[in-house]
Amino acid sequence: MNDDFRSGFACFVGRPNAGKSTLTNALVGQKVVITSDKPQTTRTVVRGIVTRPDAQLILVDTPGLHRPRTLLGERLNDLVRTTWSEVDVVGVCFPADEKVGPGDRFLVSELAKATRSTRFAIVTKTDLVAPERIAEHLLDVAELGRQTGVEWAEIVPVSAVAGDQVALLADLLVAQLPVGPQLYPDDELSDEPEEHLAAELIREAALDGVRDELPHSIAVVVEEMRMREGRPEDKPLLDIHANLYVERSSQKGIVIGHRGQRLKDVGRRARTQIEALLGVPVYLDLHVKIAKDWQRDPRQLRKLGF
Ligand SMILES: Nc1nc2c(ncn2[C@@H]2O[C@H](COP(=O)(O)OP(=O)(O)OP(=O)(O)O)[C@@H](O)[C@H]2O)c(=O)[nH]1
Repeated sequence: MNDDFRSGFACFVGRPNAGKSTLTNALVGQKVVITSDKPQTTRTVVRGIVTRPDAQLILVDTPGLHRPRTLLGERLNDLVRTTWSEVDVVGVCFPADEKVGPGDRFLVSELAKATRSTRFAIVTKTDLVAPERIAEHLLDVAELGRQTGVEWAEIVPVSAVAGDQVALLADLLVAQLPVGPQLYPDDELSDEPEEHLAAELIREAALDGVRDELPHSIAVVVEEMRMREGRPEDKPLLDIHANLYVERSSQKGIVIGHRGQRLKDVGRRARTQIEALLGVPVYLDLHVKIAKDWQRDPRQLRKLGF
């Protein structure tokens, strides 16, 4: 055992669509967190784990902090604050292709109040803008730190998609971790139960191409997941039974689509992703159910895992 080995936790925060999930995946080197071009799709705290010869960095991905309108919104904000106080580094993501705005200011002011951990400013998506714009953005971010009283330990521009500076960011994050033992086995990429990962991949597939309020109304619960019995050893099959919840019957129709075609597509895409992640052929049994106004109902929220 190496005496200088470091281990600890970091989490990325930032406005919806800031690129937090994509960055987590780039650091881990494999897709463990769902990404989507719809805001606020990351609900559960999913960890990615980076294991290197000198360190283990555990990445916690939180939902975005926003002004709560529903019970779900309040719970999510509590979750974010708790996470901030437990990690070694909080990385605030500022997408380079959008100006620093009121949403960022709200978040950084909350961060100034809430935490004693080290803060990084991460300027994401640098591949989308010219170098001059990146430079301006870095200055704006530094200024926001001064105004809110948050001292940035590092300000790092990265592109998760182009792979620029991702390795540097990993080094800087690792440098902030305390000396400590490896917390997870080498081959573990995430400690999220496989049921949750599968549910997230199904939700991601279901979100693709839907609009307006529907993305927030979809929740997925994997009811059962187990290897099918009596299969030959070289032909395993994993059975997954999942329910996709929506809030109203009109939404059910949209999700299922004409003659069930849309749901079929969603199932096929989700199955392919789950097979890639778990490395085993999957039979996915997917049903759509209505949980009326689940976002406002404490009992339903608990049942759906919030
Ligand atoms: N060009 C480019 N696009 C990126 C980069 N990082 C993320 N994106 C895109 O930006 C969108 C949002 O990325 P996510 O990683 O889902 O953002 P997020 O902050 O996790 O979003 P929420 O879960 O909604 O909070 C996706 O369409 C990504 O493909 C990047 O480095 N370059």
